[in-house]
Amino acid sequence: MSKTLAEKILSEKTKQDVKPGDIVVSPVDWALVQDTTGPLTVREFLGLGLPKLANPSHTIMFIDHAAPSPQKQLSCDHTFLRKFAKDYGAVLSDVGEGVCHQIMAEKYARPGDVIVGADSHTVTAGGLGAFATGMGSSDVAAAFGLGKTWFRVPETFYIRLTGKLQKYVTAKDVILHLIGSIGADGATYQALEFGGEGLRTLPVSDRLTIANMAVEAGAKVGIFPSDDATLEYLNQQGRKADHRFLFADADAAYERLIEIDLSKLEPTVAKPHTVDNTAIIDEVKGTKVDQVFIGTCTNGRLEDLKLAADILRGKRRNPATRLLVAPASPQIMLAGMRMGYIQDLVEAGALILPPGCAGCLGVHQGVLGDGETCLSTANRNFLGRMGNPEGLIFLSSTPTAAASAITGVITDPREVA
Ligand SMILES: CC(C)[C@H](C(=O)O)[C@@H](O)C(=O)O
Ligand code: SF4
Repeated sequence: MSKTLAEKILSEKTKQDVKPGDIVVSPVDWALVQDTTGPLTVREFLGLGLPKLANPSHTIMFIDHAAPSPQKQLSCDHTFLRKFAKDYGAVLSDVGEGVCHQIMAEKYARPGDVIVGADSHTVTAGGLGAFATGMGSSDVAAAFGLGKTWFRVPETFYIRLTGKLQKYVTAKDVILHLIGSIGADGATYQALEFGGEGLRTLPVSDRLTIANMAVEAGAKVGIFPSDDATLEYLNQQGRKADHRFLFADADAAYERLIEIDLSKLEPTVAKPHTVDNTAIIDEVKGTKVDQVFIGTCTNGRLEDLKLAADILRGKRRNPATRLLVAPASPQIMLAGMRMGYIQDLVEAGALILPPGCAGCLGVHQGVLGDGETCLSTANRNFLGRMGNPEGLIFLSSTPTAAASAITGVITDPREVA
């Protein structure tokens, strides 16, 4: 039977001819936790009474959400995770070593892998052609011990991409446009699969951004084919041997299909307090911004540092607007330094934060004051997301964020660049 990418991966892993709706048990190639969900996962695993991890070298503990720790309880959570990793031989990615989903892309995820993580944005690895999904701590604990988990095979919602993005319109605008079109529940439990001739214009960094936010439309996974762009990325990461080409069958059956002409998209923004509350830039430009935050597993990559540096080079941020920049990994930070992007940003008045989640989920490093507005390149803007329910969060692309840091109001990047 012709298969979509999700069906192809699960059929291969389970050695069955799966179809949507089937309940299958699949081996897990990678299982990960981060520091806010890891302690519960570890306690659940220990409660299973299993003597060891099923696959220690493929079990990864990330300390990235509160990194470095801002307070005692979180520090004790970190010591608890470090001890478990040491005792059970799991891989530890510690403070300053980067955001979990970025490190999964740089070091571990391969096309065709099945990846589960106690973090909803585990879906990001779908940008490399993996079936990657977030799960609760208990399910991940079971995967820790058994090396497998169950899935209901999802129906596939196919997004055919055509055309080419205009300058300063980015992958973030694509996914915000899609979520705004179908709603935060528009792809609930489905596999969002991306294809079409427009795919050729999207490097892996763009695909990671789009896959990262598939969960913001309720999707179980967000999957891209594995093609020459994937090979190029894995080659850059020194992982050419991890590559394999992976495409859906041409006549695969989809539950739903929509087409997006990339050339027609405008810079898009999500307004408070939901990700699907989107608007094109003309509807919100001029909104005062107290803080701009560039970073996260959504838009904290080298391409983001370049986009921001190209717009801010030789300019200064508005004195009334704080500019926070958090590279998503040390590799990105070092490359940004070598390319001069970090210097450009610091000279423009940016505060560079350590590789990690930074202020994304309101634990530290940029909590908003009452009545303040933040323009963020992250993936969520829920009420209180950045630590203060009296703060407002708009989501945008990196070019929109960088342009807005200069003017102090939400700004169309095409007007300042
Ligand atoms: C804290 C964690 C449970 C959460 C997630 O799973 O997505 C966080 O990473 C987020 O981005 O909201
Ligand atoms: S950067 Fe933000 S969205 Fe990504 S894993 Fe960290 S908290 Fe979650």
